[in-house]
Amino acid sequence: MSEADAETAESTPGRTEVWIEKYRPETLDDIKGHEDIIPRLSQYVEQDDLPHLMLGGPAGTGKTTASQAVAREIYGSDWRDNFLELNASDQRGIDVVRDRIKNFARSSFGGYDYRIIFLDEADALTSDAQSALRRTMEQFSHNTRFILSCNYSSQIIDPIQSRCAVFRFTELSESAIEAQVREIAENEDIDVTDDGVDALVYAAAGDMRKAINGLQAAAVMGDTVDEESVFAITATARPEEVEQMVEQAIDGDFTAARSTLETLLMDRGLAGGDVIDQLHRSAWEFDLSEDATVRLLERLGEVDYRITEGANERLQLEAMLAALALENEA
Ligand SMILES: Nc1ncnc2c1ncn2[C@@H]1O[C@H](COP(=O)(O)OP(=O)(O)OP(=O)(O)O)[C@@H](O)[C@H]1O
Repeated sequence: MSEADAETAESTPGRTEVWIEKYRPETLDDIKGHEDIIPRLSQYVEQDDLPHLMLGGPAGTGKTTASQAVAREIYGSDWRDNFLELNASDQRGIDVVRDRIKNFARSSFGGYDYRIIFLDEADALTSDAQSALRRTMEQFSHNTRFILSCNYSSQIIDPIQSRCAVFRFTELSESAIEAQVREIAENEDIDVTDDGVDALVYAAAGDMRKAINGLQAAAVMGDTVDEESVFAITATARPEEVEQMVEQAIDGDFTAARSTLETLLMDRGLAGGDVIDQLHRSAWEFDLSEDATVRLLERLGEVDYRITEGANERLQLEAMLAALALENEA
């Protein structure tokens, strides 16, 4: 369980079970979305011919889930004995990871030709550590299959990539997230309004873990999950509020835009990076001329870069709004 998942478990009084675990699909067929990937994974299982895999893509899209489902389908109820889950960024270092891989690959096999090692966050390894991992993969490839999971596949060295079948998980579609949210709500007997579902899908931005955690957290707040409770719990602003802030700036009313920004940061609890993300996602949906949208995106790019480099978030966002307001006067 990740830290974020554990947090949700703790902050969910009376409901000890974490829904992302309770509703983690057990079979490949139950995984939502990824229609281009799932049949190919199923084929490996059917043909009993699993190569090393590299699963790249954003958080909460099903990389771990798909890997566990492959193991369940290959080993049935023995899957836990034949599937080792490790985190590559284990703070104790790559040597500990390698020792665990070696012990697992050397211990006795319950009648299977190979076991699976799932290595999460493989992109957190330095290239030297990846070279060491590559040698370990070669050493045990006769009886071990590796599944490497990473957010950025470009961070994985070529000699590892070339030994793996590479799959790129994308952000999940709105319909995939909606389907899972509705399924869980029905199972848990939770009343979710249509605008509540839309808000969960919006706040999740393609991340199923976020959607499910949002649903569980909002469900604790009351009998009905609606737009209001979702936006309150997920530190997400309503798209209209973000749009309003940009429009106020573009209309030259810097004071109003600044005050809307203040509301987003203080009342809604958004971080500067969240505001940038939301602006970026919605930029083309605002009622702005193409020229104004292009200028907004240009400024967003700059601010995003500066914030990533450690600049003061609020100052950068205010400067962006000021620049948009000044353009109106020019
Ligand atoms: N495609 C999906 N269909 C149904 N549920 C999903 C899907 N993807 C994720 N989930 C849900 O979200 C939870 C987290 O997903 P998972 O651990 O597979 O993400 P991940 O891609 O491995 O993320 P990370 O990169 O953070 O490790 C799962 O327990 C499951 O409940």
